[in-house]
Amino acid sequence: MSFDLRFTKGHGTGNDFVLFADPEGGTELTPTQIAAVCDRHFGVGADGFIRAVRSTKLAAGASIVAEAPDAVWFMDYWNADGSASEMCGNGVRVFTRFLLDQGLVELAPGGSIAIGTRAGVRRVSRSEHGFEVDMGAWRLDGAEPLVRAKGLPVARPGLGIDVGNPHVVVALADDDELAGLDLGYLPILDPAPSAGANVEFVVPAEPLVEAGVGRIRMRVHERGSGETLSCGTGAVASALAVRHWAGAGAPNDWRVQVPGGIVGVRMFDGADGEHVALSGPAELVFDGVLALA
Ligand SMILES: N[C@@H](CCC[C@H](N)C(=O)O)C(=O)O
Repeated sequence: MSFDLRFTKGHGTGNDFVLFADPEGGTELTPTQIAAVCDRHFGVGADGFIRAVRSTKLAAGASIVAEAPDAVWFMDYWNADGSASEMCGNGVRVFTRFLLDQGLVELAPGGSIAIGTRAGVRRVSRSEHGFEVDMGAWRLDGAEPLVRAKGLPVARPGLGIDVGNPHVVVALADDDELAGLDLGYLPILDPAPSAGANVEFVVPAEPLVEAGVGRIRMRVHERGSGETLSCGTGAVASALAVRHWAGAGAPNDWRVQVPGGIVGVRMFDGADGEHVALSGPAELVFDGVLALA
């Protein structure tokens, strides 16, 4: 059956998405259709695909509504290759901008809205240059795989971090090493995590900490999407990893420079342990209609 997909294109620091509203949940695209929409040559082109659906209309939304009855909208997130992911940090900001633009939610000054995701409820508020998302609790997942990447002469140790979705963070020596990576090729992890991982490569700025704020540069190879200009959950995982390596006295405020811009990461005490928040811009670029077969 063919149909017209009314979509909006948006991005957060160059991490781009096709978004569409399916309030009643009647229009679930197949992974093949999602990959076709995200194709940069034959489709709209995007790193990810996001469907806005009422939480009550999805099986995955039942636990969301039980946890937060105000989480009316669910971010149904898919990677460019048509695989589903639990969470997208840049995506959830752009999703919030999209819901506001569509008149589906209101966000009062100083208030927040709750969004359902496969990783649980995320609260989004306005920040100085866009939105801030409470990404919830995080954990070292215990993995320390060796990472091989094209452009790196030898394998490097990675640190596994779960921020709702899986990440492996690798420290590099300097900007030359970071620039020399060819992330068009999939980094090889040994041992390989069963569900795959997003892989971030990080370099400390000089000095690492300025005016109490930690500063790092990052590039990423995203699971299911390849190299992207930014990854919000990846920036969060990278700041957490560098703070972990830096040890006692390292700051809880970080700026992460990615190829598409800068995002902020802030660690703070939550009711259920330490939380981490991500802030950054969220832009909507154009609307369109795509005939889907
Ligand atoms: N770009 C996103 C992460 C998207 C999902 C990721 N590729 C995965 O498979 O977990 C972000 O901004 O966090």
